[in-house]
Amino acid sequence: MTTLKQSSGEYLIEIKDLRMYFPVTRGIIFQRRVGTVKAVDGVSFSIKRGETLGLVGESGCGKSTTGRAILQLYRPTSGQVLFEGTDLTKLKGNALRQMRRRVQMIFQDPYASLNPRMTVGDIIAEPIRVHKLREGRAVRERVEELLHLVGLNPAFANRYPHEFSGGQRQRIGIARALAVEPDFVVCDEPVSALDVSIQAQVVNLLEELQDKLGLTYLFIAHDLSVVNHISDRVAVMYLGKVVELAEGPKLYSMPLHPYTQALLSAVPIPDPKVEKQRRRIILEGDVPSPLNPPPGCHFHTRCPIAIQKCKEEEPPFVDYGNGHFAACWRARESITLMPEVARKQAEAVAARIAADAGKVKSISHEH
Ligand SMILES: Nc1ncnc2c1ncn2[C@@H]1O[C@H](COP(=O)(O)OP(=O)(O)OP(=O)(O)O)[C@@H](O)[C@H]1O
Repeated sequence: MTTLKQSSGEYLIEIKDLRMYFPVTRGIIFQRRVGTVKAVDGVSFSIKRGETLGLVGESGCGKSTTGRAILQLYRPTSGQVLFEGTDLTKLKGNALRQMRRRVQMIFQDPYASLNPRMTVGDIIAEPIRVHKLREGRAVRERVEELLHLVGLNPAFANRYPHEFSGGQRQRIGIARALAVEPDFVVCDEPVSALDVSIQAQVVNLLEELQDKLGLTYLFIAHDLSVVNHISDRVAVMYLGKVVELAEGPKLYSMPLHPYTQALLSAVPIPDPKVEKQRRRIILEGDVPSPLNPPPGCHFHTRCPIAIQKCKEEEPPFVDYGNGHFAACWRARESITLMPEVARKQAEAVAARIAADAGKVKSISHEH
């Protein structure tokens, strides 16, 4: 295994030029390959131990596929996924199984991911037994401990998933993911399917668990408002590529990529006065198909400030200072070209985040 070690050790996870292509075939008996969906097309980022990286972008831009390819639920087409310096893409058999215990996923739809015919206790106990982490009575004790950890009554172990609310089911999904004592968790839109009133509780729970257990998260969401609480840094994805990455407050106060500016202009502000004045940057057209992405910068077909170069050459992903990366030919002037309404919105969101940062969060239990 030591031969696979290739990292400096500063990061728990390092993703290098990750690509996940899906073949598109036609025909029933003789399947012809008619194209390739480039769901993830050259993504690179690193996550420090104990850090949360938010990953945002519109539906279909490749966020879930990135998460799955990191966990080796999909075997990437190319690129490296270094976990403590070991390239997961090179692991097979028992070595891969052992590594999989340390990297887990929490899914968007907790109901679809919980077996309706198993009791909650058995659902949580299953991975403990599979990985032989406890035996006999100790399994039951561990299940009760996990239920308590996620704010559920341990007596619920004998009930079935349908007997719980959406928020409680997501807590069960979290308990199952944590049952194997992972270091890294991909949270794939964990609150998108929940009522707004419950979303904050689940996000707070994830934050508290991170502090208690020293977890590292990749937190996937489709808008910036969900990730702003939980993320240390945020990566913005568009059509299979990361187009901007920075510390949360920096990304919100000084978005360099016009796509981030547009996403930011859509973040709701819980202040009726500001909200009334809010104007969104409306992006023309839909996200182009990853089957046939535009040449040059993938975003140029919808970009309000695109120039000829953007149509011809792909912009490199460059550090514009202190780890604020962007892939945009006009990144240096984009902030001055940013529409006035979007600038005001960015300022309002940044102020809101600064105010939120001072608040003490508390976990509420759902007994
Ligand atoms: N197994 C697959 N086979 C073929 N294409 C796929 C497969 N999985 C995903 N895709 C395609 O890859 C692209 C990225 O999908 P992905 O689910 O990763 O996006 P996403 O950003 O997570 O979107 P959402 O928020 O809707 O889940 C989409 O065009 C999708 O249709």
